[in-house]
Amino acid sequence: MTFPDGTEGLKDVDLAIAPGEFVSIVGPSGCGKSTLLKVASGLVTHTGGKVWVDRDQLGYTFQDATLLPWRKVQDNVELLMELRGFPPAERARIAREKIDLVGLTGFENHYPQRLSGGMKMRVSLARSLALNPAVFMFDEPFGALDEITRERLNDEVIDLYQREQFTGIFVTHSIPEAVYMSSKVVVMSARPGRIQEVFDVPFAYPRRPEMRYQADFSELCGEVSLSLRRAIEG
Ligand SMILES: Nc1ncnc2c1ncn2[C@@H]1O[C@H](COP(=O)(O)OP(=O)(O)OP(=O)(O)O)[C@@H](O)[C@H]1O
Repeated sequence: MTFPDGTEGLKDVDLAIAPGEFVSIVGPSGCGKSTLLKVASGLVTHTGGKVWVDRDQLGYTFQDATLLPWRKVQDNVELLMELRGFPPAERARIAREKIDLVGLTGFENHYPQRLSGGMKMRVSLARSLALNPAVFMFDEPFGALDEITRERLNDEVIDLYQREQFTGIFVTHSIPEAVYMSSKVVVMSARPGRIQEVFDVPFAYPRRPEMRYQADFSELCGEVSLSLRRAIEG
């Protein structure tokens, strides 16, 4: 991916993600993680190479929740279905179901400004879940949240992943978050982003919070961290 001003965003990226995997992507700041998601999702058109992604049912959450402030929670969750032409009764029913799934039942009539950061992210997740994504891309969705909220949302996303059985691609700056959530962790090199190393995460789902304090978890985090350090140092 080369941008119009000549900046090389990605180069020689070779990555296969199988259906049902949950893959996290870590890498130095500015290495092209968001660009990789944008290329994969079709938000930007790549300038070379080939991309195969089933985009029929694609979910995407961004670094901030991107809610419409003048719409209540229910109406924000209905937005994508509205754009796709779902009949009103059906989209209202699906929205209620997904609001329940993310634990926000009772907040349907609240406007975003009355919600905490974590609740806004849950609304954003519910909005994407409404379209039953087969592939769900997350661009560092919890970076702005406090640690406890972030860890709780990690558990909730993993719970959703297991229930809804989507393929997850999750960009994060946090190595423990990447290892905790994923079946694979991909380390990218500094820009132009390449795939530096792929780690298989051997722990079974569902993941349990205690896992974060186990020796084998810390060991794997250490290995990913060293790889990231090599990526930064070039
Ligand atoms: N439209 C654009 N035109 C030119 N350069 C761009 C454009 N979009 C992104 N870039 C550059 O491409 C590189 C990769 O950007 P990207 O946002 O994908 O990085 P990232 O790894 O997600 O960063 P971060 O971890 O800081 O969020 C950066 O150096 C960025 O400045």
